[in-house]
Amino acid sequence: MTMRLDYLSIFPAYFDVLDISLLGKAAVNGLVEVHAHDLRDWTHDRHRTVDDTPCGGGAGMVMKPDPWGEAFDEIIGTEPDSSVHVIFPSPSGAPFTQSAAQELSSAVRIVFCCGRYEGIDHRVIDYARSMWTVHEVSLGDYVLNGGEVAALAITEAVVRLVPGFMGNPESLAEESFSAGQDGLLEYPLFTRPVSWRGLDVPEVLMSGHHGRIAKWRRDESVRLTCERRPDLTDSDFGVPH
Ligand SMILES: N#Cc1c(-c2ccc3ccn(Cc4ccncc4)c3c2)n[nH]c1N
Repeated sequence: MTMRLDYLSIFPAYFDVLDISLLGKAAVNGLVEVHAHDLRDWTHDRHRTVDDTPCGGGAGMVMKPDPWGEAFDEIIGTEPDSSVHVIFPSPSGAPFTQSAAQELSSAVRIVFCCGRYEGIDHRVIDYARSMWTVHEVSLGDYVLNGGEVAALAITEAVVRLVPGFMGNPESLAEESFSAGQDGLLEYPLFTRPVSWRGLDVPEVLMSGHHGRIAKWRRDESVRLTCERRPDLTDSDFGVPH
C-alpha cells in the first residue's frame, strides 16, 4: 500500500528535501508518494495574495480561507472521507507524540497544511474537520515561523514506522518512546574502539553476559528518564531508593 503525502505551503521548496536519503528511497520503492503544492497557485489576484489583517484587530496577518478551500477541492476533493488525515501544525496544537506517529503510519493519505504569518483562518480547520480526520498538532513548547519544519519532522516520525521502510524493523523496538522501551529514554550507546581519548566502553557491555548487559541498559534507561523526563515516569520503574 502506498502512502500519499501532500504538502500545502507558500514555501513548497521546503519539501524538496524529501527526495533525499531514506525518504527518497521509500518514494522510489513506492512506499510513499510525495506531492508539494504552492498555495499561491489557488489565488487569483496579481499579487497572489494569501493573507489579510485579523478581524477584531491585533498584530500580524492571517491566512485567508479562500485559497485553502480551492486547494482542498482540487487536491483532496469535495466529498467527505475520514480516511484522509489532514494535519495542521500549530503552536496551539496538541503535542505530537510517538503514539500519534504510530497511528498515522497506517494512513493511506496525509495532507499537511503549513500555515505562515500568525496562522490560518479558523474556518479552514473547521471546514476540514467537517470533511476529513483533522489533527492540530504542535512539535513542542517553542515558536517556529511556520508549519513546514513541523511537517517535515512529523513526516519523518511517521514514514519511518511504515512497514517496509526501515531495513531492520527490530531497531524500532528499542528506541526512546517506543512501546518496547516501556516509554523510557534509550540507554547510552557505544561502539569500537573500546578505548577512545581515555574514555572506555563500560566493561559490562564487553562481558558477553547478556543478562548483565540487559540489566545495565534497563537501569541506564530508568536513570536517564528520571533525570531528564520525570514527566514520563508515571511509576517508579522499580527505581532503587
Ligand atoms: N507545529 C508547530 C509549531 C509552530 C508553528 C506552526 C505553524 C505555524 C503557522 C504560523 N506560525 C507562526 C506563529 C503563529 C502563531 N504564533 C507564533 C508563531 C506557526 C508556528 N510553532 N511552534 C511549534 N511547535
